[in-house]
Order: sequence, then structure tokens, then C-alpha cells
Amino acid sequence: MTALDDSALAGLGWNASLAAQLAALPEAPGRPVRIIEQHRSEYRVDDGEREFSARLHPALLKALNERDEGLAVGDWARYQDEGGWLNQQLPRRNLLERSREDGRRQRLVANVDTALLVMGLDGDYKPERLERYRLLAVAAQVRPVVVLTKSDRADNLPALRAEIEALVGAGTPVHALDARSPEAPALLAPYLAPGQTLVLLGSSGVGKSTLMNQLLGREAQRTGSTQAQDDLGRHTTTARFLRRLPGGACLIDTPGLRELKLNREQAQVEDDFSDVRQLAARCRFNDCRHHREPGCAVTRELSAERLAAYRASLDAKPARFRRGRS
Ligand SMILES: Nc1nc2c(ncn2[C@@H]2O[C@H](COP(=O)(O)OP(=O)(O)OP(=O)(O)O)[C@@H](O)[C@H]2O)c(=O)[nH]1
Ligand SMILES: [Zn+2]
Repeated sequence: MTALDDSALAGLGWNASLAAQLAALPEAPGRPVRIIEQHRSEYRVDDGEREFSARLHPALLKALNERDEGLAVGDWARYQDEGGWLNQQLPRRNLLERSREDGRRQRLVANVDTALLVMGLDGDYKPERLERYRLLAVAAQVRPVVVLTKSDRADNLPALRAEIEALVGAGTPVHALDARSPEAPALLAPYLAPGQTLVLLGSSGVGKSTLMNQLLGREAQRTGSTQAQDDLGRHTTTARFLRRLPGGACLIDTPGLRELKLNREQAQVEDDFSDVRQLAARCRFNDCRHHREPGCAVTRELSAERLAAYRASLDAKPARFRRGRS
């Protein structure tokens, strides 16, 4: 294997831990690349210096198929110049996935540090859907950060913001901004350290691509199939793609998910409900279930939204989120 230019790869999130994992893989020709786009029969990859197309080696394709696996945007793989093949997948740190209507898993993105959960403070406002996105992130051990866009359109911003803060709890930062504003990147700077990977998740039209362009400082380069124009000539993202930001972080844009269903594990995820635990210490009964018990400090002091989120986390049926604001 040729010596790696780690400094070039660092801009893609490459680090010592990945280097060690690569070294531990069975001997194979090639060098690491990161998947930045997935197309029908090939991948777009980045080796730290340039982007190019690569195909799965038939042996890797077969091995992945047998495990009902596949590469996702954000994954690392070994690329073999001879033949232009991806011949090995590197172990991934985490994977954001969702259950589809037919019950199958859909891989969204891999190896992500922070999920920017984008919701518009306009017709898109739907706290229970935001909570589902948040649990999706928490279940994958991805840090959730709420980004409320179209703050310029909200006439009751403080109240909406307070409602969301109460819903997600103190452990999840909440930012409100106008995605078109040049000030937006500064608000997100804490999550954009070099080597970090972030993903934008949220419905279509909430401003994900607008944020991507603001953070890039230019219009994201499209490679055809990741963007389409709708009937009104608006651009809409049709596939996930990763771009390197000038400051050294990587950002993945995703198309809006029509339906976000959680699987059992995601719905049952251990959220950091430390606020509930602290309050529970003051409940009258040690075994208080925080339902209708007298002297329950949790039901007395927790906000209704936060209580609903806590109950939902105990409940494998995400349909419970559907109640409330439409
Ligand atoms: N007023 C206002 N308009 C915004 C804001 N953010 C985005 N927009 C506008 O909303 C429209 C949709 O924004 P996009 O960035 O394309 O939304 P998206 O989330 O990428 O949508 P998809 O690619 O379809 O998933 C554009 O016309 C933006 O200019 C905002 O904070 N305030
Ligand atoms: Zn209680």
C-alpha cells in the first residue's frame, strides 16, 4: 500500500482511529476514499484531493448483499485505482437509518457527528415530527441539534422556541435563524470544527440547501442526479450528497423524507432524560411510574411537551407522537 497523505484526508474526517481500522483489514490493494454521493450503479467518492466515480467490486457487492448491507454516503471504503473499484468497506462508527413503509431499512448516512434537525417556523412546524428525527439521531449516537429556520416568518418566535426547548430537553441545543442570512453560519460554528461530519435532516423546503450554500460560501456544485427542478422551477434535492466546508468540516444534504417511521429500537432509545431522573427522586413513591400517582414530582413539574417525549421514549409505538398539533 502506498503511504497515505493523511493531511489531505483529514479534511474529509480521516483520523488515527480510521487509519488503525484500515490497517486491521485483510490486506488489499488501494487507499481510503469517502463516499460522497450514491448513484444508480456507481458511487462518487473523494480521496481528499479530488472527486471521482467508482464502482463496487463484484466481490464486495456480493458480500454486502449477503448481509443485506450497502455503502451509504459518509462511509469509508478502500479504492483500487486499477479497475476503479471499491473493494473493501471500512467499519463505520454509526449509521442513520429509517424503516420504510415495507418494513425494510433504508440507510441514510454513515459516520456522522452531528445531525442538524431543520424545521421551518412556518407551515412546516410540527414538534412531534422533530422529536422523531431527534430519536433517530440519538438512537444512532449522533448528536442532535435543532435548527429552526424561517425565524423571519415567525411572529411568536420566543414562544415557539420555548415550546421546542421544552420538548427536546436541555441536552439538545436549539437555534433559530433565517437560513438566507449571512449570520447563519456563525450560529452553527460550534459544530463545524475540522474533521466533523454533519447532516441536514428535515422536510423539503425548510432551507437545508440554503444553509448548505451559506456554509459553503457558494452554490453547492451539483452533479446532475442529486438535484432536480420541480414544476415551478425550484431546485430540490433528490439524493444525499456530502460536501467539504471551507472550515474543514463535512456537511451532508439530504432530500426531505416524506414519512419518518421509527423502528422499535429507535423508539425505545435511552434518551438522556436526566431531568426526569432528578425529579423522580422527589416523587412520593420510590416506584412511581409518573402517571397518576399522588405526589408525583415528574408530572407536576415537567412541561407537558417534555413529559410526552419521555413517555414516548418508553413506548415502542411512535404513533403516539402523532397526537397534538397537526
Ligand atoms: N423567509 C425565509 N425563506 C427561507 C429560509 N430558508 C430557506 N428559505 C427559502 O425557502 C425555499 C426552500 O429552501 P431550500 O433551501 O431549497 O429548502 P430544502 O430544505 O433544501 O428543500 P429540498 O431540497 O426540497 O429538501 C427557498 O426559496 C429559500 O430561499 C428562511 O430562513 N427564511
Ligand atoms: Zn412520579
